[in-house]
Amino acid sequence: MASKDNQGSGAFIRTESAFRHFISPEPNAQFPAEKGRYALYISPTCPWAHRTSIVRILKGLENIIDLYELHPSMGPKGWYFSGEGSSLPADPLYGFKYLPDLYKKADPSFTGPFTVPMLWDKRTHTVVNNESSEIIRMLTTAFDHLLPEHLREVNRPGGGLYPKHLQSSIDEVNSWVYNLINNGVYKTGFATTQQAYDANLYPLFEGLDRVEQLLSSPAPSDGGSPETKSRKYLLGDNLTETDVRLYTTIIRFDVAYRPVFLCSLKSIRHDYPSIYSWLRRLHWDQDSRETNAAFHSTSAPYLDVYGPSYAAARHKKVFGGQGPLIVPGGPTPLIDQL
Ligand SMILES: N[C@@H](CCC(=O)N[C@@H](CS)C(=O)NCC(=O)O)C(=O)O
Repeated sequence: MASKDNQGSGAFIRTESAFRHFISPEPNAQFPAEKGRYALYISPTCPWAHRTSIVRILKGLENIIDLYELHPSMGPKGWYFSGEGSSLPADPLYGFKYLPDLYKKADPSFTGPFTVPMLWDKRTHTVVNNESSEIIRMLTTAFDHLLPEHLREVNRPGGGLYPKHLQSSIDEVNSWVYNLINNGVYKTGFATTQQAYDANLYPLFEGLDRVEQLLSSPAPSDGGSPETKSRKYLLGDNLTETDVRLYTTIIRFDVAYRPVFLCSLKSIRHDYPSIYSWLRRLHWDQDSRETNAAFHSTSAPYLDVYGPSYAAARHKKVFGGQGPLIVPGGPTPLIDQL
């Protein structure tokens, strides 16, 4: 996973993403939104990549942006195409076997980290962007003029995934959810000293407590009505990008972060009833027009792969690949029905 040298403290420090261009709806932009021009490279186990594959489906962009899936675990040379399961046998554009080859094609001087998700421009043969939080914003708004009316942001329930009236609340919640939870599980699981582990484990669960409290409070639109027990989504009655960004961490929690990354104080299923019901509603929703099965179709096939792939990642990162690799079993079931 993308990280810097921890300067001896045992702390995991995430590296800033390197490619930060934006796709724009303007036809004369450097990267204009066009059908068939861009490709998303992902691994289905990566939570940052998972954000982008969810939003691609939520927005109905399957015929506009290609999706190229790599093997669920990294190999010695990084992410690669294996032809196993849903991984493509090789890069469909240039026949490469390894993701780093694409980065090198875009910029021969780039030395990594070679991360997923990565958004590629087929026209100019370069990386547009490799920062998931920015990729999902582009997918949310830049292609709307190519989409049917009901999929455009202005016509979605509540004004879309990042509506103007909620932007400051979304940014505020995203910020602490990222620090304490999305990145918190990595800071806990990749700590190489007891001190660094302790310093991140407790804040992670304070973050989860805060989400539990948020989800069990009435939606702002209820005006605090005592009859309403909880809100449907993190920001109220409608799905926003904050739900997407939290979902990809929570769906991995009991099956991977808790057993493999030692995020062991509590589990989602036994200790966080509001988070677990929010998670199951999103995960099992296969028919609503609001989600278009985006959550289920991008996680159900991989639930049993998260544990082994995170076990391999931690084994490599924390133990340098030395010693036996043990993959914990369970939990059973991997997720409960609604
Ligand atoms: N900030 C990036 C982080 C992406 C990231 O760390 N991806 C990991 C996989 S979960 C990766 O590709 N790591 C490759 C490496 O470290 O070599 C984002 O949100 O897009």
